[in-house]
Amino acid sequence: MNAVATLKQAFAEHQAVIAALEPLLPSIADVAQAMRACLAKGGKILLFGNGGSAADSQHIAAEIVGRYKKERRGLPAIALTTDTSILTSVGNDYGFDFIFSRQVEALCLPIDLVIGFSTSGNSRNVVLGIEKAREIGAVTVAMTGGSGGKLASLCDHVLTMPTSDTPRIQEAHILIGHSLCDLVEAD
Ligand SMILES: O=C(CO)[C@@H](O)[C@H](O)[C@H](O)[C@H](O)COP(=O)(O)O
Ligand SMILES: [Zn+2]
Repeated sequence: MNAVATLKQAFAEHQAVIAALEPLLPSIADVAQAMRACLAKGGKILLFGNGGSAADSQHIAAEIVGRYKKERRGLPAIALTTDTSILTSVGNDYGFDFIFSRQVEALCLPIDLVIGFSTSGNSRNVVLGIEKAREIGAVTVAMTGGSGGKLASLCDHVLTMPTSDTPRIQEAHILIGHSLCDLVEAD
């Protein structure tokens, strides 16, 4: 194994994906505006995904509830990936497919905004969570990659990363997540 060559390739792939995000900037700005509008009318942000995307959901919820860069009041956001009692009871009693949709049913209001992260766009539990949010009438956002999968056909706002490589999609997702936090707390 040539470690430096492997690293060079990953870094080059990352840079190419980030450079190719330029056409998405207006759509990212639209999502930020939708988040600001949701929070301004007393709504909350719900986020979920599997694996690295669960971590992304938690990371962005923490920036919103705590702070990104600026001193301001705490804003409401919940990652639906963290409560092991809910995740294990719903997973055990109803099935893993329902771990997010059940929480959306319990917590989501029509004034809320729901972000589903799935690099494939096809994780069943994420798709069902977004379908439930649509049923309730919340604003829905897909953070996805590749072809966008089923998620892309369901959401009001769709941010599809220009690659099918899962880690590179996740790296682009977190850049966008941070950028959304920046715009959410801007004056
Ligand atoms: O972080 C990674 C891979 O980089 C993994 O944990 C990855 O998130 C998991 O395999 C997920 O289950 C993939 O699901 P999805 O992104 O296709 O919805
Ligand atoms: Zn990962």
